[in-house]
Amino acid sequence: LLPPFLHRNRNNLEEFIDKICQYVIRDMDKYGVCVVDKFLGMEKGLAVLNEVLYMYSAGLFEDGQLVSNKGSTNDLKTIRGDQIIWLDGKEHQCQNIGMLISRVDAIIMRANKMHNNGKIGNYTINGRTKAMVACYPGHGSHYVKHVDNPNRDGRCITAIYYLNRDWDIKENGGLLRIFPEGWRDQVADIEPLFDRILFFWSDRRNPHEVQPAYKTRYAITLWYFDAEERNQACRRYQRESA
Ligand SMILES: Cn1c(O)c(C(=O)NCC(=O)O)c(=O)c2ccccc21
Ligand SMILES: [Mn+2]
Repeated sequence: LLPPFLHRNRNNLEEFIDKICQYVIRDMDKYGVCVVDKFLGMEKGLAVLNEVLYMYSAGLFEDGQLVSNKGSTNDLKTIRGDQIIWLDGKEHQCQNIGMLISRVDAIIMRANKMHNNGKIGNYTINGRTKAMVACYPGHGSHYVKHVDNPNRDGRCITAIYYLNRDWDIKENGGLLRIFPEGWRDQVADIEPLFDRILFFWSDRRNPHEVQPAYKTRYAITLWYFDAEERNQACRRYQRESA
């Protein structure tokens, strides 16, 4: 038998996951967007950040896409945009990133089970992509307005975990602006704050942009698959490439 305090700890985690899960289901149903702060807590959040910083300093990130930026004198300056690395979380020196991934999986799979006979937002989630760790190197790097999954590739939920301590949006920029469909001219402005996790529907309901960042900006993204949509996308892909 585990000592009582460990039991309490485990129960805390279980209770915590259940509580977050209810919150995610409610907000996704109502708004299609959900923000949870203090997701891992300071200690675990820092452990994840340190693994990302270590990999970044080791030069493991692929070079970001080149984006052209209107300079001050309106000349076209090409700057390095986001730099990314794909991880499954089982790599060496990634056990805390792996822990983050399994925490997000637990929320999504619990929500999948708990919500009207095993569906969240009428999806049956049966898988996800690897984790995409992204770094915006600052000096104006941004991401143009886009939809993550415009053509039914199977991805239904985007989950983004932010790692940026002492982030001052006025100074550092890097705001995520979502333009939820049906919100008329309302927008959802999300600051990429440390230990914050964001969920939103990946399809055309949520066009979004990352505004220019003037300080290094880190995030870890997971995309969850809807079983049906993913199968159809794979079948379509096989036909096309046959
Ligand atoms: C680096 N990066 C992204 O940052 C976002 C994105 O929407 N990010 C939102 C955010 O970081 O708040 C993306 O959607 C994305 C898609 C493909 C490749 C890279 C990508
Ligand atoms: Mn996106």
